[in-house]
Parts: sequence; structure tokens; C-alpha cells
Amino acid sequence: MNRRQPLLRVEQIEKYYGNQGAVTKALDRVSFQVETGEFISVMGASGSGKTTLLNCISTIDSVSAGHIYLEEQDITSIPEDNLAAFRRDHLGFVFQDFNLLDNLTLEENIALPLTLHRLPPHEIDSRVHKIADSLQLGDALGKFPYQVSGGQKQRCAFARAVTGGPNLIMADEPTGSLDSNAARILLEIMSERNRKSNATIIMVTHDPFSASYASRILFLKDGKIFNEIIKGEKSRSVFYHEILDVLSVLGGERPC
Ligand SMILES: Nc1ncnc2c1ncn2[C@@H]1O[C@H](COP(=O)(O)OP(=O)(O)OP(=O)(O)O)[C@@H](O)[C@H]1O
Repeated sequence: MNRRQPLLRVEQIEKYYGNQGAVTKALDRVSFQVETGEFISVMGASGSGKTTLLNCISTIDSVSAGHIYLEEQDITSIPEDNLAAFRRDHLGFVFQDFNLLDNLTLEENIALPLTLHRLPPHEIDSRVHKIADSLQLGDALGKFPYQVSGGQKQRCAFARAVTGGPNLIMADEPTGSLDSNAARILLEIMSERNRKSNATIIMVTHDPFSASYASRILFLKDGKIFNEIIKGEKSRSVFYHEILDVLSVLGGERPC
């Protein structure tokens, strides 16, 4: 049989925090799969387990039970000493607060993963300029993070996340610190990268507008998958209203 395997398989994962006295069940038998080229959003009220799920998939946190497979490799059993190399080689990260290195220019920040991959300098230079141009960052490459806007910082973080060609891009509230215009530009860029380069993205967000750029949305409630909706051929605006409907049933926050 030659059936294509999913890129990511999350199987019955559980995550507990604390000890016998006070245990929090942050994830409760969560299972789902992600195909290459999907743009998944994870939504849910505060405390529903979104960040815990992202942290388990990205190996930043360990699962209490269950397994996660990336391209058939069980990443829950990677030895501690090999995790940094695994993350470097397979994952790209975008965080709400950018996580850029303040004493490096945007160009140096974007080049960092390529430097860690030990690419030759001319190759690094050419890749950094190509990605920077496509993310409208060309003019800002020589500046430091404190000299540019939040939107430029987050586009730089996204460039850094994708430039090494990761299997999976993990974004935790990437628009959370941006104004609506910068958020829209970033989401358009993420969406284009997903469509044109077949990049696979998992994005945690509270924001239904951001989530409407995804192709599929998983809703968490109390650590469990409560619902899943697929954009399909619907317009983004129809999908946005569908998201609001699920959120109102879920009883989570509504957008202002
Ligand atoms: N390090 C930790 N120690 C103890 N409990 C934790 C820890 N991290 C998360 N939790 C608990 O696990 C549950 C899920 O938290 P998580 O941060 O994953 O939720 P979330 O949906 O991302 O919330 P938010 O939207 O507020 O960021 C919550 O009850 C939280 O208090």
C-alpha cells in the first residue's frame, strides 16, 4: 500500500501539570493529524490548553502520555540532548513578542538559523535578501529591532522562522502585539507562504479575524478538541462568521 502519511500525527496526548496535591489536566487525550501544506489555527478560551499543545508539538514541553509523530518520527521519545538540533532542523517559531535578538540587525536575525545550518556566506546572503524582499523588509535589513515597527519586527521573526525551510511553522499569537493593519499584512504574508510554498503552519490565536486565514480550525475546550471547522471553498468572510458561531457555542471570548 502506498498511502501518503500525514506530516504530523498527534495521538491521544495528555499533559498534567503539578503533583498529587494540585494537578491540572492541561490536555486530555488530544488527537489530530496535519497534512503537508495545511494552515491550521488552534482556538479556545484562555486556559483551554492552546499553548500547552503548541509547546508539546514543538518539544519545548514533554507530554504526560500519548505520542506525536512528525514524518513518522516519534518526537515524544527524542532524547533531551537531541531536542535542540531537532527543533533547529525541523521547526520554525513565531512568538507574540517577536523574540528577536536586540543586538543583531534584522538581517543578522534572519540569517541566524542559516548560520546554525552552516550554509556558505554567499548562500546565506542571497536567501536572506530574497526572503526579506518578499516580506517587504528590504529597506529595514540594516536596522536593529528597536529601530523598526512591531509589524516589521514580526515580519522579521516570520522570515527567520521560514528561511531554513522547516517542515512545520509554529506561531503562538503572532498578531497579538500588532495593530490591525500590521496584523493583516502579516496574515497575508503567512497565507501566501502557505499557498505558494506549501508551508505547513500551526497558529494559536484568540482572534477570529486571524484564524479566518487558516484552512482548518481546531477548537479546544478544557484540554479537549471540542470542534473542528474547515474553510474549503468558502470565502474568508463566511468562514469568519462560522468561527464566531463556534466561539459563541464554546462560550469563549468574543472579539471587541
Ligand atoms: N507551567 C505550568 N504549570 C502549571 N499549570 C500550567 C502550566 N502551564 C499551563 N498550565 C495550566 O494548564 C492549562 C492550559 O494552559 P495553556 O497556557 O495551555 O492555555 P491557553 O489556552 O494557551 O491559555 P491562554 O490563551 O491564556 O494563553 C491552564 O489551566 C493553565 O493554568
